[in-house]
Amino acid sequence: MGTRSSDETALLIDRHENRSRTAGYNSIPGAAGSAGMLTAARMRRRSTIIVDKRLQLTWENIHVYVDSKDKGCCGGGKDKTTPATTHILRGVSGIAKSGTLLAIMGSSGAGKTTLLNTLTQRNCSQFDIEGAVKVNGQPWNRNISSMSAYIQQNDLFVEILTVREHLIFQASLRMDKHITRDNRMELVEEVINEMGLSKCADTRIGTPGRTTGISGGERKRLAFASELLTNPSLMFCDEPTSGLDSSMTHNVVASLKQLAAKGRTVVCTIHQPPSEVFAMFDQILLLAEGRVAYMGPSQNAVAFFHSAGYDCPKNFNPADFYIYTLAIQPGYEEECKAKVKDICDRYQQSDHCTAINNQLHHADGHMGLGLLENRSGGSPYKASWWQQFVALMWRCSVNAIRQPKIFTARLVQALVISLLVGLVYLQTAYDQKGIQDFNGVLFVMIIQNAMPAINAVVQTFPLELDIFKREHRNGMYRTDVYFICKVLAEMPISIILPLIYTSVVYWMVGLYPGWKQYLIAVGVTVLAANVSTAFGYVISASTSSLQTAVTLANLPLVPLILFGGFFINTKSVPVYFIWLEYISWFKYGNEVMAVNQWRDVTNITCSPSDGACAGTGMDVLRSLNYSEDNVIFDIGAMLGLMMGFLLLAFVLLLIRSYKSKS
Ligand SMILES: Nc1ncnc2c1ncn2[C@@H]1O[C@H](COP(=O)(O)OP(=O)(O)OP(=O)(O)O)[C@@H](O)[C@H]1O
Repeated sequence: MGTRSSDETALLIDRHENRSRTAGYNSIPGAAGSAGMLTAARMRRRSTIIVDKRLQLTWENIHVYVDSKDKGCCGGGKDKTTPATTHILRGVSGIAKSGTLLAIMGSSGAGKTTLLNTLTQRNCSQFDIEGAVKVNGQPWNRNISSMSAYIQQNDLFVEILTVREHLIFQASLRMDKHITRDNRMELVEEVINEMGLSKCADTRIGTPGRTTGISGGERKRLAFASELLTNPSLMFCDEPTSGLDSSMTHNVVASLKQLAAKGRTVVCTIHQPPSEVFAMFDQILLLAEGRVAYMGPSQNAVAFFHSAGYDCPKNFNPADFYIYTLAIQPGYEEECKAKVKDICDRYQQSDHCTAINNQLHHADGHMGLGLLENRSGGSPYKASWWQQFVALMWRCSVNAIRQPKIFTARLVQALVISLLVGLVYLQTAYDQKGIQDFNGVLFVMIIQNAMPAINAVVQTFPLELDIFKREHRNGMYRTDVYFICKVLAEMPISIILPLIYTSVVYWMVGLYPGWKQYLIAVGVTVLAANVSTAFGYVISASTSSLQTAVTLANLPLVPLILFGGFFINTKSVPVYFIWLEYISWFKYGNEVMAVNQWRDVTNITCSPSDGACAGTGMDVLRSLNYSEDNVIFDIGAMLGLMMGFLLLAFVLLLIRSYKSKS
């Protein structure tokens, strides 16, 4: 991408503004009206994003071990002599300078990802690491983390947002509190230009293979753009071109090259790039069997391999040649390993290696690139609690509003089922047969509002867990803000649907004809639905698997419904199951509904053929072992269960967020 003139940039921004207004993106709280305040003059001030601080990354004599017997255990592999310990990286040293693009290459299993994880200090909990990683001569610290960006192989986006909306969301949470709204918007537009995303700025991101959206290359550039908002000095990209065709690969690497040209240090891993892409790398690091086979300028690698006795054939892609030469071919393991050892040994004695070692020793003198402040403590979040809340509520609402089919389906379900139930129990008579029917419909009302409520949320966290963990780890928002927003966004639906359902059933069936009783019935079904939703969140937060969540959701419901007071009289519950009664919100809801229905019924028809009759509503309540004295306790218990379930779900989510940081 060439650099646009400032006038061109200003023109582009003007176009963005017009389009944005029609697309409605500036309805985002905190973004409202700000795009409209941009002026071409202001845009002329900055046409490119220049990096604030130049950083030089060095790593020296890195050894990485993993305990193969206990891969999940932190700090495993203490005894390096046992065969159970795998030695993944063996004395890897190197340097990445500001303004350069370094590609880490090697065949599969060479150790590229392990090196990148070691350099970024991520996903290393199961590794035992030796050696030093430094930035401008200083050990990695939180301050350096905040100046670096790690673009992982799998892009994670909220598919329903447009490119511009995604960036505005990122800008509102990843930039310092003191940056004004106008400046954030300005930077978003600038980043869109810089990453060549103008064409698709108002296109929904989508999900490949599921919903239409932007292309694979645009997704990758959007991932870069998201990181660019924090103007990182150090950028790491894991396989940025995987799954892309050669033209998109070229495009993406050109973007990386451009980012480096602005003074950043860019390090990426890459698999067999086409030759014209390979030529774009300033430096390459070839890894083989966990050792360095070559590190230096990409154009000097051919000469090094020639000196080692391996000539790259003419018209052959040099990248393919290096990977092929350093690969361990099945069936020829011993020969290949000997060849790799020979090349790595030669590299260690080469001028390239000596030059790097010399630079590493000078790097401790900070290379004139400035000392880094080592700030510790303070909040890891750039945005305030309220800013996080507003941005997340906005995203949750957009998600819900742009997927009206989901709400419509739930509405239709509620209407159809309520009409069906209404017809089955239509205008039930207040006689001895009607008692069972009334009691049945009261229990059905609780259950039928509970089931959809649980099913609606049970997939919430497994579906969003990856994106939540990444954004939380990036310091975008706190777990409590995310959780509260999720709960609040679902709440209106958990109120509206039971309200509609109960309204239809109540009057069709002919439940107690009084507005007070009707409103209480609505309140109880709404409360029961919300306890169910909270219970759904507990299941949802307890697993990362969608299928497990769905299976687990229905498992505890059977006993809870069984001891809900309808199928078995509360006095007949076996003593060892009484505890289930106490946590069954179906039981509490059913008791309040029954008291509400029967308390004021003074006459129930009794014919001689009926035998023993319940003459009043109070008789019915006595036969069910229900008492109106329990109503306050029942409502309190349901509220308590709801709060308890929400708290438990939050704690489970908190544990997941802590685990993701380790
Ligand atoms: N947690 C682990 N436990 C045991 N072995 C591991 C672990 N992580 C990585 N390895 C091994 O270390 C070696 C290097 O893995 P790494 O993922 O870094 O390779 P890579 O070069 O990135 O491969 P690819 O290109 O296929 O992703 C591989 O042999 C791998 O099996």
